[in-house]
Amino acid sequence: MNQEQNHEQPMKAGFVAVVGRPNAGKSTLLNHLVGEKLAMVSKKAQATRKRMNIIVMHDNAQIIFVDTPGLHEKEKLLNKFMLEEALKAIGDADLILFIAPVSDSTAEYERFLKRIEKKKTPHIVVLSKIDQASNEKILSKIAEYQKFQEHFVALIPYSVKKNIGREELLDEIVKHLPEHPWLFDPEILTTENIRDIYRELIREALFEKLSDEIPYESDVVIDRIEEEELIDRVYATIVTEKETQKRMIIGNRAESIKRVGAYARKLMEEFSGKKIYLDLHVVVRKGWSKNKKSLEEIGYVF
Ligand SMILES: Nc1nc2c(ncn2[C@@H]2O[C@H](COP(=O)(O)OP(=O)(O)OP(=O)(O)O)[C@@H](O)[C@H]2O)c(=O)[nH]1
Repeated sequence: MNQEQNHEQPMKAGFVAVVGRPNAGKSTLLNHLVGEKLAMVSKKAQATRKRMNIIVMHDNAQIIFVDTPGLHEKEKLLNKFMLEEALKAIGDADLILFIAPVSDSTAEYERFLKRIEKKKTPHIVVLSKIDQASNEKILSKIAEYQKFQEHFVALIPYSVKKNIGREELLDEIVKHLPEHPWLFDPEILTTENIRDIYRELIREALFEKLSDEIPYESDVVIDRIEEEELIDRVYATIVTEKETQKRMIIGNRAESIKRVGAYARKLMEEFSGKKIYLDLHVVVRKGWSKNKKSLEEIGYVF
């Protein structure tokens, strides 16, 4: 992270919303831009539930990414909440990144254009996962998007796997941010966000280690963190809908919860560079995903 202010360039700061269908590669892209493991990456759709601000310093700009879930509608309150969050992020943002996997048709993008018709917010199309396509295919996809070129400010081919597009994308983002003093002190960025980050990492471990056994209705609450120089002690609770889910998470002779805990600790240690003591509990709270109040209690901000 470049934390030195360069006095020749104007200071910039702004909000960037990242949107795209579930599994488009939004979290993976954010992790790649940050260079550290911050956003949650999961093979499961809709894993990114809550907005989380991720800050990247580039040149003299402070880019604040708002991690948003996929743009789509479902009946459950949790999903309704996710959609509202995505739209809210667009409203607040100075710039939008639309993540378009190279294998997708332009249909999703056309729907996105309809949604943002009245807003003046500029957007960049990021053609993601280009390592999965031939050069020919990439070029023909770019040609398809050219039809919409009066709408976007740039189209950038990207691959996290082959490390393509990072600098181009960051440079392009900075061009579209307003001149503004930094909104966060770079020195305190990570410590302020540590609670959210640990929570995301435990959630990532849940999705990763329990694969399909565990539905999206569970979530993680950080009860307490005791920070010391060499060790962080983290006390967290996994909230589930049903007794059966709780039993699945704990597993036979607590094997599943141990796997989740061990993996979460590994991710947290990688991130913090400290030893982690993790105390993980599972509780049942019936109907929480339908219950707004309970959502608020466990940390969602409406
Ligand atoms: N080959 C390849 N796979 C990628 C790339 N970027 C992301 N993926 C894969 O695409 C899948 C989805 O990535 P995520 O980052 O979880 O997608 P997302 O858009 O955040 O998904 P939601 O949280 O469900 O909205 C994962 O299996 C990633 O490993 C890439 O550049 N190349």
